[in-house]
Amino acid sequence: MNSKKSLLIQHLGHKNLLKYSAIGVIAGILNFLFIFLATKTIDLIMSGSYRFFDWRLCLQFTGVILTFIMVRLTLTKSLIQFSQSLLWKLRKDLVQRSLESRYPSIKRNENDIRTALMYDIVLIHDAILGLIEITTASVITLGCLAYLVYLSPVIFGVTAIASIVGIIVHRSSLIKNRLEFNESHRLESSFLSGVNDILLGCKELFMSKEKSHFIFKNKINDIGNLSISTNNRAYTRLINNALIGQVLLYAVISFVVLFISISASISHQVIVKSVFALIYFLGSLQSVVSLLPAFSRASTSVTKLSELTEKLPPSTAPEGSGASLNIENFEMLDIRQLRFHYGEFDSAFRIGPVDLNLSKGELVFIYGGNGSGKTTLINLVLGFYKPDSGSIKINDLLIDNQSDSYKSLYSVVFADFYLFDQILSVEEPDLNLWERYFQLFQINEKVQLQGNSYSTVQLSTGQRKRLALIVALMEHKPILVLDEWAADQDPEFRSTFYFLILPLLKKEGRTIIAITHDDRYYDCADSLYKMENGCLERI
Ligand SMILES: Nc1ncnc2c1ncn2[C@@H]1O[C@H](COP(=O)(O)OP(=O)(O)OP(=O)(O)O)[C@@H](O)[C@H]1O
Repeated sequence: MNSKKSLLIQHLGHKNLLKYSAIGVIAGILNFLFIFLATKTIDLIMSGSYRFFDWRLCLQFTGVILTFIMVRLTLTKSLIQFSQSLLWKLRKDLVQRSLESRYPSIKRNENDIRTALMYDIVLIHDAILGLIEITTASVITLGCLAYLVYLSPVIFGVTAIASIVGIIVHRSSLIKNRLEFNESHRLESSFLSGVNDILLGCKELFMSKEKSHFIFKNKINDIGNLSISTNNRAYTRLINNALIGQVLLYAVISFVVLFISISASISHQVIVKSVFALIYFLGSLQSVVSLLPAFSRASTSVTKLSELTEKLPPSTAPEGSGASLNIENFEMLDIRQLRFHYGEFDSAFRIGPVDLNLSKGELVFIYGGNGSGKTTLINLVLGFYKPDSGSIKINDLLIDNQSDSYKSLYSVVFADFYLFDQILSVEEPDLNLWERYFQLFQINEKVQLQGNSYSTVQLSTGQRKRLALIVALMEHKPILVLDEWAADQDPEFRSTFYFLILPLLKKEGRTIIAITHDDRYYDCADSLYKMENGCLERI
């Protein structure tokens, strides 16, 4: 409940929350004033006092209706604006939070982030729109109850007892409902994960009807069936509660007209006005009840969203010594006794202790068998993971590998790189240099720059990797890291890369760490390291 309140207050602000609540209350009061006017007129009709058209009453009706329209329009407009900005604020905040969070947290919560962006935040938005109805209906409900106290304490008493029974019934199923909506949320998340698998693996699935049937059955169909039955249970419970509420009020109305009207000393006018107020009460209660499913689901989503936000802590790397790091003056990277292990288990893969020394302009090759830990080491050096122990120094300055200034030393082409369709790091590209690199990497006839975007990224795997390396080079960072970059290049270009391009980059003063299996070209390196079982050995 607190998280829901704070979510509203945090995004709406106390002032706006007060303003919207006040408008909602005014809309409810106006609604209630209308009931009051209508019952007053019925009273006049029944007592025989209303025989001629009454201008004063007509003006009162018109005034209430027009003011209600104005207030309601203001409230609707404000809430639509608020829900829209909330939708986008929540989305932007979550994306921003993910961008600022540490890599392992993002990877661990990848699917939850997707679910929150595409499902939870939309549910919260939809529920906020229902606030208009809920606020207005709640005020009418309270107004009707107050009116009943004024009309007849006996009828109010009977209504209050029925309302308390209704509330108890509703609350008793609240926990079950919460569990069901939690399960429904989990299923929705699995569904989105399945869809993601299908879209990413669409080539493999396109080739095999069996695989595609299997994944459809397990990740879509079965989850869909489970979701249907869970939601059926949850909604039926809510609707049944609503039905019990309705039936209780019907019982109250029947009791009032059949028993109270004859047994207690209450006038017929009061009975008619009370029934009128009860019917209105029933109507507003129905509005509240019809919105309850949306609120229950949004409530689960708010909880999930705050849990997710806690699982994405901002990477709080103390800049400390990193703050005084001038990447232009990079001279040396000195890694000593670096250790790291994945996860909690003893069997988890371990790195280290690793020593690695790299001077400006040096070309280092690292090789080793599959699973020996090359990529893990590189990711550790790049700051994806925090080391368990050991030190990293830049120019004799002890550095935290999580700090932004340290990370800005590197340009990387990962083995599983992602090629964006535009330059992200430079606003005004140096066109001559881009052209030079396009020619050097022999893709000048395939790609050109159009403003800040590439004319195409629909290239072969090898060509995409060439473009990715050009992008990395254009960042002009002191250290270039390549993870099996040449693996996808044809033999001719591979030779060009090792014998022409790498020496040229060295001449430009680039410092390079390259993971490679190309043993024919190991001689090109200034230093050669072998990775085995998580340990690095200089050859
Ligand atoms: N995120 C992870 N969580 C737990 N273990 C991991 C994770 N990533 C990799 N590993 C484990 O770490 C070990 C080393 O993997 P790594 O990718 O570093 O090897 P590699 O030398 O780069 O292999 P390859 O040449 O096949 O790319 C593997 O046994 C793998 O199971």
